[in-house]
Amino acid sequence: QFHMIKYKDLKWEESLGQGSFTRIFKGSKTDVHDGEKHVTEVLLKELDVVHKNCWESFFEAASLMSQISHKHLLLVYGVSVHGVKNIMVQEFVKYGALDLYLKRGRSVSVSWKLDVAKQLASALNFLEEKNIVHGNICTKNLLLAREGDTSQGSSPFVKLSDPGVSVTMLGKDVILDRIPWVAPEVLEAPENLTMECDKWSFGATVWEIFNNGNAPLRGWDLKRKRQFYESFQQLPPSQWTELADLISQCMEYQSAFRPSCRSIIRQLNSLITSGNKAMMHCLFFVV
Ligand SMILES: Nc1cnc(-c2cc(N)nc3[nH]ccc23)cn1
Repeated sequence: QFHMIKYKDLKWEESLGQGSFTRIFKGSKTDVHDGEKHVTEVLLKELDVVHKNCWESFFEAASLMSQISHKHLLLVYGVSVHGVKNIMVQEFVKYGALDLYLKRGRSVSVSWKLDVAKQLASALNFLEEKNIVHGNICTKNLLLAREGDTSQGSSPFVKLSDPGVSVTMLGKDVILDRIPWVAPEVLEAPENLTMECDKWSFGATVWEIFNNGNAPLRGWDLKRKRQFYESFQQLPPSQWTELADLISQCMEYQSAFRPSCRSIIRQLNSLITSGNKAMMHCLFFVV
């Protein structure tokens, strides 16, 4: 279910960091069809050799993303296996991961943030319709394809990246470190990964977006993070009560009570409307 890419058709360029059991590089792939040579800019995601036993899960994650196509899902061109090296070849998304983009202090407007949240919600809704669980929703896996410039009225465009090695393959500490993105029920039993878990992670991701990429519970050690769930704590609520309500509905400890994707999108639409109204009143008042 994968397009196999020849190792010799790949070129590695600069290193761009790492994920769980993976290293990522900018690169290019060369295809020849109808006698023409095409060079495409790609993202090369290499599975660490020490974790090559996770290669099925590594490719399973990517194949999940390449079985379906949606404008807000990252495109996976294929995989390349070369000796002990397992490489996933993905589309290169210009502005990279949203957490780094927001941390770089880009001041973005409320409507920019709501637009990004809505795009993520529509990707989640699509996955829910296909009965596909992502399992690793966070701003690190939300890639910015277009910056958008609210003064020029152009809006941002994001793509959800692959989930990487499944949470079921990761050690307990790696799962603990994913608090508060990982749903509480997954901590008890990782095979409990369901669509409801993605809604919990969505809540934590929206919290990140509205906190300019500052990670929630940043710097907390694993013991404190575990206690956060054991005492059913919530993230610090936004002053915007309707936004805080949406986040706390998604981060509901009882998974069955989390809202449907349709409800999430409906609530985001009303935040967008009330956000615009508030802006109009402001402008009107100033004028
Ligand atoms: N599928 C992907 C994933 N990440 C990127 C990316 C782009 C960029 N400009 N800086 C980066 N820094 C880290 C990752 C990254 C691109 N495409």
